[in-house]
Amino acid sequence: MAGPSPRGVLEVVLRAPVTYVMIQFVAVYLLYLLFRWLIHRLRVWFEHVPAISVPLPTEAQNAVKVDPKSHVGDRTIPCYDPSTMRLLGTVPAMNTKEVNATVDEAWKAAKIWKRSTFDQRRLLLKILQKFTVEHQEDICRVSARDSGKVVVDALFGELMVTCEKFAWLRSEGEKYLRPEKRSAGVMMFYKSARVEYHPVGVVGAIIPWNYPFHNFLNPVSAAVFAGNAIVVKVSEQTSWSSQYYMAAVKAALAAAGAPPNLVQIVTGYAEAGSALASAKLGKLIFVGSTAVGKKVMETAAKRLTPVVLELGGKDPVIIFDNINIAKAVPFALRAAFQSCGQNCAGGERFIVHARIYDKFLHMAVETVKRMTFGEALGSDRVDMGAMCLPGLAEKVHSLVQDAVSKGAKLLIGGELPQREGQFYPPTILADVTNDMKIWTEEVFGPVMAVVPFDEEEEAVHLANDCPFGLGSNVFSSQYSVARRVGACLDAGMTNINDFGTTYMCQSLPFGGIKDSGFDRFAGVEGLRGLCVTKSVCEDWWPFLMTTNIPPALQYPVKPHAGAFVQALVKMFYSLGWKERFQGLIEVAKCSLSPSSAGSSKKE
Ligand SMILES: NC(=O)c1ccc[n+]([C@@H]2O[C@H](COP(=O)([O-])OP(=O)(O)OC[C@H]3O[C@@H](n4cnc5c(N)ncnc54)[C@H](O)[C@@H]3O)[C@@H](O)[C@H]2O)c1
Repeated sequence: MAGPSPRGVLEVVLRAPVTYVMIQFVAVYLLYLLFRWLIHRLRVWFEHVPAISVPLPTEAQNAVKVDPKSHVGDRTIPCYDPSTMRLLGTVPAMNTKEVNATVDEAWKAAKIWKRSTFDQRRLLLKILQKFTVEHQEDICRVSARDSGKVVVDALFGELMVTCEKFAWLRSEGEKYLRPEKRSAGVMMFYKSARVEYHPVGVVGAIIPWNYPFHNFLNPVSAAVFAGNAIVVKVSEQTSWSSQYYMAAVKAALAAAGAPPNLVQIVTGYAEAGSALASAKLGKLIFVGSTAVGKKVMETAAKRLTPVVLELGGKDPVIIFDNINIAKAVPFALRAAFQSCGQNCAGGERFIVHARIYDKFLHMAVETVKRMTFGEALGSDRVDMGAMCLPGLAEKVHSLVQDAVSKGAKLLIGGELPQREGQFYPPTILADVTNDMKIWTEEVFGPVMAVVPFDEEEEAVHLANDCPFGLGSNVFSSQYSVARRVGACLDAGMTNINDFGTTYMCQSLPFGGIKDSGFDRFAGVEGLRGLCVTKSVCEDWWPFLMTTNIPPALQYPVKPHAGAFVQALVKMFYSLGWKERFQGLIEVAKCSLSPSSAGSSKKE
């Protein structure tokens, strides 16, 4: 006799009153979830985002000229405009005791903030984002005044990326900080495993001067979003602007109801940086030169503080002959001269296919001829401003002179201007070779060093022939070639047919290899890096199955304890089903063995 058809069974099940009740229950639950989601979205959309206002920093009246080198080690830092060398104001150079007191306050704030909700953290970032968008001009003019760069370079190189960071953290940050399910494996099949991301407490950040707004807000936004407090040692070169940015963050903290000492700055010279590196911190982010990075790591090692090192770079830009050269040259010039070349991930070595080498150089030189440089906030519009670090223009010049003395062709620039201010002109050097200092040393200035190549392998070899490994760029109209070459480059980041995109995409980690440092900051990895990664394991169905220490392994252990564990290994990990089954029998035998019945008597 034929049994009921599957369809018949389904109909019976569907018509059963219990099924009806269950479907209703599930539908009501789903409606409830939808309703909750809608309410949440509406609340977020219509949330009032307070506007904050911060007075612009005042500039010293009748400002005197500053000789920056004569003040290193003083208890106050004279802040000056590198275009005019005129004093802007002074800030205190903090000592170790003051730095430690700042860190203590941060720990108090961290205890409160770690309990904050993601909505609170998002509100804080929303306030900062609103301030940034509404005060673009002010933020960038303050950066220009203090660091010497032109306003467009500040807008392009620091403000845009900071806004992108706020936006990414608000929209995706929570997703990556929520507990993440993991598989429990073979033997732990009855367990539920997950990773939880808890705040580390207080993050320390020691930052350089090249992008004062971005360098500050970048670690601040990620640290507070991950539930931490943060103390930032700002650069002695840009402490004037940092005070304005700090004031904005303070106002945002107050408006968001966050503890006032959640974010603090430390001003000072190396002593203050070293004090921060020695302090009790959950994590230390160092962004700066390779030489100082090594010292910072040594200091942090005394407390075993985990460190992220974001150090120097000397990025290659490989340009193949099949590229639209009129499109590639503007990229190359921006990579070399953005912010006077003071970019960790700027282009320093241009490796150009021999077939387009002359044309590339000609087009680049013709454009540079039309470029102007001078006071960023002066009466004339200029393309490039001043260099922020005292003595950097002279260092750049000595690298150019060394290259020229060894046979490089100076096509344009390359002269130390005889004028007030820390300036260096946009410079192009052709036929650079690897015996020149400029081939291996970070320039951090407006110099485009160009070399030709014939074969793909040669381009890769030239690019990798470098102690640094931060970013890299490949231009080829054949994406497969660009991808293949990119994959061979020793670098933490590769932009294909573009420049700076890995810096703009905030979901991506930022960082390098070799002398460019290690670990990552920014992106998912950087955000999670500001957390204690905690593994948690618990029972899936505690009412069905939990772990019991098998009698054979209970102290004092039984003589067949070893055999029992071996049988378990055989049962779970043998490659064949037959062996696994044998393992099961052996486990059963061991379990039924008289000596496993809980007796402590040794056989
Ligand atoms: N990889 C990146 O993300 C990145 C970004 C920007 C700049 N940089 C690098 O930064 C460098 C330029 O910046 P810089 O001149 O400010 O670098 P730097 O290493 O001289 O100084 C960086 C910071 O470290 C502090 N410091 C100095 N000595 C210290 C010590 N002994 N202990 C602790 N802190 C100390 C400084 O006061 C400053 O705040 C370049 O090499 C550039 O490539 C890297």
